[in-house]
Amino acid sequence: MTGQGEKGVSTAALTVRNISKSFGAFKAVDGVDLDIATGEIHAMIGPNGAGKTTCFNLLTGDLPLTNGEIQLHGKVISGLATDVIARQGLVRSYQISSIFPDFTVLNNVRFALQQKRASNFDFWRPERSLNTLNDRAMELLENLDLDPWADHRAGELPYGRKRALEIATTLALDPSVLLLDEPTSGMGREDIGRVTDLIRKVAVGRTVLMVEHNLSVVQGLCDKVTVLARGQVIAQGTYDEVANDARVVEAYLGAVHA
Ligand SMILES: Nc1ncnc2c1ncn2[C@@H]1O[C@H](COP(=O)(O)OP(=O)(O)OP(=O)(O)O)[C@@H](O)[C@H]1O
Repeated sequence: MTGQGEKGVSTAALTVRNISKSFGAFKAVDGVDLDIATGEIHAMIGPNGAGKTTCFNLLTGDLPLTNGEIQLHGKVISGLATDVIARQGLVRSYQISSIFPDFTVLNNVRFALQQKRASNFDFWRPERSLNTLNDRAMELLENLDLDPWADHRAGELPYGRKRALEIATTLALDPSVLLLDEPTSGMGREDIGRVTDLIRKVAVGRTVLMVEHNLSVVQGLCDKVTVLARGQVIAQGTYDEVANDARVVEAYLGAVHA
């Protein structure tokens, strides 16, 4: 996926205009704009309750917008169902609970590939394509260094490897824009290093938007950062730009002292 428009004109991967989400009288997301260039690794950060998860839910169609518009590669996707948005290329890496613990690692990826195939209406294809499926599943596992685990039950994987499997099953859907939900949460230093390398690897040829609490991961990995506080964007730019922004410091310190 290149994010090129029909006439070869480069488009933004994701353009978000003035999106809002209210729960009753409470505005969890309040007029957020985002411009994410094709190929960028972009972090969304902010203190607890800032509206990051709600933003993700709006992008994927898991929650309906109260206001605003979302475009994927220049096409409006707001208002579409989650599976339609996923088929258009915006896919979220779900939490470990989406992995089938009793399936082998290989079968988890095969299952994800079959889902992609079913959504392309070519699930009736004969044996030849089943071999292609196996080849593609092994290729994905090798890419994520999971091939030694192929025949193990997914439930037996160590935590960091489970997160890698979760990314593998997401990549099976071949997203052009990959949303990652706190990919390093709950990990020790070694797994954080591995998953960071993995994200860098899978980001080649794709656009990545991630919610991440670990700021050194954000600093080392992300091209651009959007900082949310109380549902609003308070800063956007490179990590160094936003880290030195007085509103960002205040939002984080305010959250710590609240
Ligand atoms: N379904 C809901 N109904 C009512 N309020 C909600 C709902 N979902 C989220 N909220 C509120 O919206 C605000 C933003 O929540 P959200 O989960 O998006 O924040 P976050 O930035 O992802 O936080 P965290 O970093 O703690 O995960 C919070 O105050 C939360 O309590």
